[in-house]
Amino acid sequence: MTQPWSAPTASEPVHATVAVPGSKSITNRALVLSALSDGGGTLTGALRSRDSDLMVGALRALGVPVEVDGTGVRVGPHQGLSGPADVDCGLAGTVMRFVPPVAAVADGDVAFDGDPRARERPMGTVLDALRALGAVVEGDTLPFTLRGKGNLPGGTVTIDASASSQFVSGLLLAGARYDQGLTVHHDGKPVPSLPHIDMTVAMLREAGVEVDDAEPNTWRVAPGPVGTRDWTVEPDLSNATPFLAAAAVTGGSVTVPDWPANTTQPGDVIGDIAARMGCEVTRDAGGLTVTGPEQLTGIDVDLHDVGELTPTVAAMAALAGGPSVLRGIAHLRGHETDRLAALVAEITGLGGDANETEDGLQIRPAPLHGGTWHAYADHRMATAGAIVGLLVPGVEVDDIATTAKTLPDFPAMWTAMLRNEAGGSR
Ligand SMILES: O=C(O)C1=C[C@@H](OP(=O)(O)O)[C@@H](O)[C@H](O)C1
Ligand SMILES: C=C(OP(=O)(O)O)C(=O)O
Repeated sequence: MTQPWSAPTASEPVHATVAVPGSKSITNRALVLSALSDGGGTLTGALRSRDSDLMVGALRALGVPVEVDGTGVRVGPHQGLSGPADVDCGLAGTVMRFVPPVAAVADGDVAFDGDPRARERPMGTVLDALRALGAVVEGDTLPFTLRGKGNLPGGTVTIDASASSQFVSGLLLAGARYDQGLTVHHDGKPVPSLPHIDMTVAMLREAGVEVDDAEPNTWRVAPGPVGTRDWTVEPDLSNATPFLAAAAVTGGSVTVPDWPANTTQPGDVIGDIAARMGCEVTRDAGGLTVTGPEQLTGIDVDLHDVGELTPTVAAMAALAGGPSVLRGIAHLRGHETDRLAALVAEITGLGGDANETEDGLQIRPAPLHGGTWHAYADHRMATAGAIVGLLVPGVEVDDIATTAKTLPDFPAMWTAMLRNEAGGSR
């Protein structure tokens, strides 16, 4: 357990430019695709964080040479994936859901484990799918072992991906390396985080893999090689959201440079959300700028596609002048922590007014006071506490170090932002 972190209050509106490091989701997909390519690949602007380090560790464990130099990564060619290997997933959804479909074509046993909370995150769908496609798997949650034979027949599988889009993404990323390729049908309540599946499909196509996603809830990946590429990683737009929220809640102005004009990252939606809450939002060559109003308004918003943004939006809502309803996010109960329960506990713990609904949160304006904001080993809960602390004196985040999951420099970047120094580095 780290020392409690006294969240700095903003004595005046925050004005800053904050460059954020590379996207977790793009970095970990680019690493997987490079490992599946006969010629390897390179990444520029890669994220360096616990989740990306765990992905690098997983691929190395499978025999893939990976050299990391700052934000540059070189994945070397190799003679095939092999076990025996131990893979530590930490708490990374992208590692626990993307690597097993890769390990299914490794030769040898691959044992997976992770943090205590990771053992509770939903995994059965991926493991059952791999079994249906011909793999031998022991276990249904972490820890589990895949007994790889060097190839997988592949074919068609029907899954219920309503708990996580990562079930679909993980299978699709590796599907081209299965003997018959792969067809995934989803049957169940709507799949969350569809932009993340669009990201997977787009990156597969960039790597020369044929993917057919014309039919809703069905994805077909043709068997074949994965191309060797140089991947340039966009800034992580979800990690940008706490900094933009700092402008929104203090009536200041924050710019995130290098904001992509077109992107599959769900974080892009923060512009629309901030605008609906009363901010002025501009996009130009300088990046995306959010300028906050005197007082944010509440919002009624469906975050099903962009659930990752919920802790930031909930923090903004807790500081808004009117009530908010956040919908479509029941699946957040299976994230790093049960995010719906955690947000209600922390907001009400500071005197706020919030409750869970079946599929989300209701948050009403109420005066907040200082106190401990628990992070629950969840990077986005920790950053949500930092946002609240800007306006509420005496907020202490119990474990700010957990931001290292995707943004190890968060505390320094936050302080630099408040001092109006150029924060972050790419
Ligand atoms: O594929 C990805 O990179 C991700 C997909 C989403 O997962 P869920 O569909 O489980 O929400 C998202 O929340 C997560 O942070 C990253
Ligand atoms: C849900 C998240 O992460 P993971 O990739 O571990 O699922 C997240 O980063 O908000």
